Amino acid sequence: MSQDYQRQKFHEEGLRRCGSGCTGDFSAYLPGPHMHSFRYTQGELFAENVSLQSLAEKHGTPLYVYSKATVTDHFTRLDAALSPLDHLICYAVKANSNLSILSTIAKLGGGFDIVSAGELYRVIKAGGDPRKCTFAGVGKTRDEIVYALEQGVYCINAESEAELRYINQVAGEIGKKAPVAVRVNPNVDAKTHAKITTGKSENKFGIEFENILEVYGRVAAEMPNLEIRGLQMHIGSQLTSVDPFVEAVKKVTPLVREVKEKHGIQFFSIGGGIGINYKQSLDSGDEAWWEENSEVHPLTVQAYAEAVVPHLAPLGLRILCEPGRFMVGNAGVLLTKVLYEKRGAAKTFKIVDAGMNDLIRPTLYEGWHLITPVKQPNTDEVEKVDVVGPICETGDFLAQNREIPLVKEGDYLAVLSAGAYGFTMASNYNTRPMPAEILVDGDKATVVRERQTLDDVLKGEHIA
Ligand SMILES: Cc1ncc(COP(=O)(O)O)c(C=O)c1O
Ligand SMILES: N[C@@H](CCCC[NH3+])C(=O)O
Repeated sequence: MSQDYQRQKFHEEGLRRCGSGCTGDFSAYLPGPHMHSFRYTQGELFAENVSLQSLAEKHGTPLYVYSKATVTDHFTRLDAALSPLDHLICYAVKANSNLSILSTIAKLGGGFDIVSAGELYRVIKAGGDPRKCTFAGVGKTRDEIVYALEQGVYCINAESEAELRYINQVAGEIGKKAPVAVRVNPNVDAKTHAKITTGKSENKFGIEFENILEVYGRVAAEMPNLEIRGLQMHIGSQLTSVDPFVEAVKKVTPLVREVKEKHGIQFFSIGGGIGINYKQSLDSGDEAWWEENSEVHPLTVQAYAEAVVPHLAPLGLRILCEPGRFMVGNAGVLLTKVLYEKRGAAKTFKIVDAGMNDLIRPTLYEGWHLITPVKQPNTDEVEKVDVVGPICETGDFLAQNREIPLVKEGDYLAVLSAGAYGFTMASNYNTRPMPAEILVDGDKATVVRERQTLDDVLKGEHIA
């Protein structure tokens, strides 16, 4: 099936189906042989058509495994939902920057939201087009600005007047005109975790709503090396209701109109932030279950688009959207092995070989990830445990006080919804090598990043 045909099919199907739990794993609706991305078949967990047990045995753990079909599905679904608008999806690279993920999105026609020269370098290596890249972030350095301008990014989204002045200076020095947008901080509560709320005035992001017009005025009057190209906002991550999006869009669109009238902008970027359902990340394979549980997470792509599109369409501008987590979150799992069991007076611990250095979300944001055995045990019994890693930190856990099926030493567990902000936030803490990453596409599993060796970890270090 050609990619164009497949995409077209998704447009039709996407619009029809995206009411039924769009932020979960939707590959059930993918035409062709990939029926469900992560599901049990005869008691064993599969990613598309590949057994996760076999991947864990072959490549070792901790191991990140991604489903290409899920990424494709999510991209296409959002693309379809936004189709009433002249739009561009700029995938937020920070969520998962593996070259194969970026290449998949580039081939679907996606652009990218980058936050460093390194991310732009990755996009280019993966075959992405810099002319579809927006460059976010509060602290861009001279080298990064020069690199972005030389590569011809679509827009640099500035977050302060000082930054605008600096971009103007650097652009002048290298004989370029820099395309810029200003990020507005609308002071809207995204009602998400405090650490990932970005659109309140106490957050470091963007310029206050009230000052935006004056800033654009000064850019036009005093910064000749800047070309005003758009306006951007991003109020936070893992939003599970459309209300804050609507509030922000309603508040900012009159401003967008004014900026458009006075400065002739091309685009308005509504940022990312579409939340995923961490509790629904495993496909039960049971349609009725999906229907029943779709209410658990009210934010579907359809609901999102239906709520924001009517406010955006009349602007007559190109609309950019910067999803990260939505695109890849439920497309990835982290596989880990149970090393030991420890039964203490207060708790039972399952000590696994993945730690907070591999997946920091549970301890950093109290992030809840579904944890399930790769091979289902022959019993329905569950036990309440803490799933903890080998790191020397009390906060090194993947789950606390969690009822999970009975697993024993040597068994593998899958930590679901680990495709976003999993590997990209991993570190070498405790001198632990970074895990390998696998991309599954139908029957095929490719190592898309090798596990680090200890020599890799020590590379560049010298004894004085
Ligand atoms: C500027 C910007 N755009 C997009 C995103 C992507 O957010 P999410 O992964 O929640 O879609 C982020 C991260 O929150 C961001 O900072
Ligand atoms: N890293 C966060 C999301 C932050 C988004 C970056 N702006 C998470 O894992 O949920």
